[in-house]
Amino acid sequence: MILRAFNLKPFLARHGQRLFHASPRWRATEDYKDVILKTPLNRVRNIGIIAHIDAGKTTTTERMLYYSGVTGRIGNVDEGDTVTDYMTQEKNRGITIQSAAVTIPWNKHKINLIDTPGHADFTFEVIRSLRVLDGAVTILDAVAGVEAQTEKVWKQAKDLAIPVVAYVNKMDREGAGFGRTVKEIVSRLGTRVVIVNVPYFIKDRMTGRSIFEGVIDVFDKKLLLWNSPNGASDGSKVEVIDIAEDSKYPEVYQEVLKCREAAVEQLGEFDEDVINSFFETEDYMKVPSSTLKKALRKACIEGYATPVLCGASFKNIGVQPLLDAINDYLPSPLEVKPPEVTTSAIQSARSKNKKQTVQQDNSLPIKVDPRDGLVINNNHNLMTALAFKVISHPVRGIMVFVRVYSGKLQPHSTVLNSRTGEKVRIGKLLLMNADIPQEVRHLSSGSIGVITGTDHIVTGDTLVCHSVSKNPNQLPPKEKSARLLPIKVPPPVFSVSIEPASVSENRKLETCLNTLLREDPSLHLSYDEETGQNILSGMGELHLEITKDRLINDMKVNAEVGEVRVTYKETITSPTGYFTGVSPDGYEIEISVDSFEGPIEDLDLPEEGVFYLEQDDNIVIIEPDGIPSVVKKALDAEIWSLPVSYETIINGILSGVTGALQMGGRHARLPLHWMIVRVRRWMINPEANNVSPLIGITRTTILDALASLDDKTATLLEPIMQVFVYVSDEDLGPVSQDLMSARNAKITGIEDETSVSSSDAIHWAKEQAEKTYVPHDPTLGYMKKTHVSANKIIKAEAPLREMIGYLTKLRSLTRGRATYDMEFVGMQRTPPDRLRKILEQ
Ligand SMILES: Nc1nc2c(ncn2[C@@H]2O[C@H](COP(=O)(O)OP(=O)(O)OP(=O)(O)O)[C@@H](O)[C@H]2O)c(=O)[nH]1
Repeated sequence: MILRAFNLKPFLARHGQRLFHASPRWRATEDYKDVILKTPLNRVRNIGIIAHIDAGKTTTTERMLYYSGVTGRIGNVDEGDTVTDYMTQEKNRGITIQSAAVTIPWNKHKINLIDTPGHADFTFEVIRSLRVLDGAVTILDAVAGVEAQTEKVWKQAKDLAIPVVAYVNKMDREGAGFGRTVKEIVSRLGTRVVIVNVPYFIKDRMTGRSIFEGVIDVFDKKLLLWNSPNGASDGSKVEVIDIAEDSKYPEVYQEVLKCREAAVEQLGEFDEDVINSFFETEDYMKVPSSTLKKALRKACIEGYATPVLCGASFKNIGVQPLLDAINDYLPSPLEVKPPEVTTSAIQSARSKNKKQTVQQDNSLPIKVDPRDGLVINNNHNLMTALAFKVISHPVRGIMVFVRVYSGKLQPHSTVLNSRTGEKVRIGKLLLMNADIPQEVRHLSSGSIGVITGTDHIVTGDTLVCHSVSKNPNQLPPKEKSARLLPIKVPPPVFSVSIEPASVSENRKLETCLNTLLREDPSLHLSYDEETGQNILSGMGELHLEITKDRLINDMKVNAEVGEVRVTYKETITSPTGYFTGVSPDGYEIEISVDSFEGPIEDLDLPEEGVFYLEQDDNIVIIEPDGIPSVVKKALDAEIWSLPVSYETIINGILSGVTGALQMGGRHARLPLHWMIVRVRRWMINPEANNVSPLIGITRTTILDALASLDDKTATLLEPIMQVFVYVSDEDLGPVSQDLMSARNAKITGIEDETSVSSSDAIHWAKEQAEKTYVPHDPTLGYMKKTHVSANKIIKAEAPLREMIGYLTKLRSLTRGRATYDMEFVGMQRTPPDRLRKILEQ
């Protein structure tokens, strides 16, 4: 039966022992440690909570920690004392900025849960968390329904084939609509749904309003009440009432019947057992709960349908069934697809179209078994772990968060960083509960933990080792180069200048900036030669504001930070001819430079020798015919005979290209973007043991080629945003007018909010939403008549620069009634008249 948590209280009484000291309300014991370490992999859930800002992620996580017995008191976001929002900036602002991991024991399962930020500026935090998770809970605000960021994180989860459970929160709020939100989940997120529980309201005798009191469990046919006279205000006690036809809740019985009918119909199309079971009695109420749960688990994991639950976490209602649903419907690490591991020899410059490297045969993906790390079709035991986050802790030093995908990671062992080829000595291994560490004897496959004691790992690195001998040297070359899919960093769109207040402060500023950059790969640092300033770029105004806050208030750096500005890039509009660079010590290179526009996937690129430089979206083509014969011979031979490796040579050329393109374009010395550098021919000194001269001539030859171009062939690229403005009918005219005239926006559509409004909405979703059964929403009836709802969505594309300060303008145009969201869609070449305007300013 549901709601039987792994109860820590008896253990606490027995041991009275505290494992953790950092949080006064932390109450886990040695038995908790047992749950953490000994739970078998099939009962582990690696889960993220993803949602639009303020949907209630942190509030829900707090209740999960409390009901599972991990904490002794419920923290409150609005009072800044939650477990997961432990950074000063999070406490002060009441928002989540960085993802925090907590481990929750529930019903003999171990839930590793990551609370992610909702604000669009911290999307990278969500992306990197999703990469290491096996499932997710999407929280929705029952009043707001599906919001822009919900669609975004949903898409991110689906792109990674992560199964999702939906939780409609804030059912206690005026205007909450469970049925309406479920319809939106179907129509806007494009998924089938199966309702696991529905809200239960009682009528307030005085006001006649419906008060949210509990949920009706559709599969187990129970009514769960939290605020009943027998209940406790902290929500830890739940009154469970059986629902039968003759019980005193006939309306609840009818609701269960309708929802079960819908569930049997939906799941019956997916799983024969459900249909067979139904035909045995032809009674929807008699299909066993276990049959429905089993089918829904499979349907959820395979992405066929989304289980939907509801609650009001702040009122302590509905959280325990959500924990049950995580165990019941989301996969263990054993049930997800084995991680795909590429083994291309040259990984630092990945090609987007996967045709890439010169060593074609070596770039085939391999698959590892998550149980023992056995490389499928090859008898090697491979430990693979992905570093997805790096932080600098004032006491513990550098902490690298990893997810182990196969084999076992041991403390104080040596592993190989397959990006650099370097051996890395590992210190201690920790499991983290928000900011509270716990040292462990190993991290096994499926675990998420922390490595200490090394600064040779960055976000996205793969660590490999022989899982049995624990010696990376025992791995064959292919496994040594194994890399899990790296984490793509979105491009920064805003920047600020940073200068030390005095020369003596320079060093400290540099060290602290390096720390921040290491922690957050979505921050970029460049140097403006003309002004002599450091330029820090990030994902948004809030992102940079928080970084500044950390630098100045936490790290106590005395620095001057400029105004937030939009980040531009430069590019060229016509190609150069071929240029040759020669060095006196036997190196040579022949290069031309061109640019491209549009998705890389659409380009007609050669089959081999294509490298993608991710940071600025540039491409390098090293023509295979241009490989010098001495290198060709070495490549063909069984044993490599040159003093430097092939990877080092290629990486040398690539770093020369990167250096030149980073030095910037004509107009503002900004990094060059969307460039194609073709290397027709090159030569190395076969006896030399370094490639510095090759890097040097590559850089200078590209600069010579660029210098040969006319000023008119250089232009700026500016960030373009997809904008969604939510307005009422009466504000539609002035808002559209302002977008087009004052903001240079291109309106791409105006839609009814009630219709299928997502850009990728499909006919199927519309039809599916129409036929999906949802319960009646009693709370919508008494919505204030004066409330002007935003019933239209204006979709537009606008330059980011014109959207700065838009909220104030929008509010004044609509008397505060409209809202908007925007997300980065890409960079765009600026037309000549706009280029002039931007340069002048
Ligand atoms: N009425 C009501 N308010 C809620 C409920 N859950 C959360 N809230 C409130 O909603 C606000 C946002 O809650 P959070 O838990 O911080 O939301 P979040 O999704 O973690 O927010 P970010 O991490 O900043 O994106 C807070 O003021 C909560 O008290 C609920 O069930 N009912």
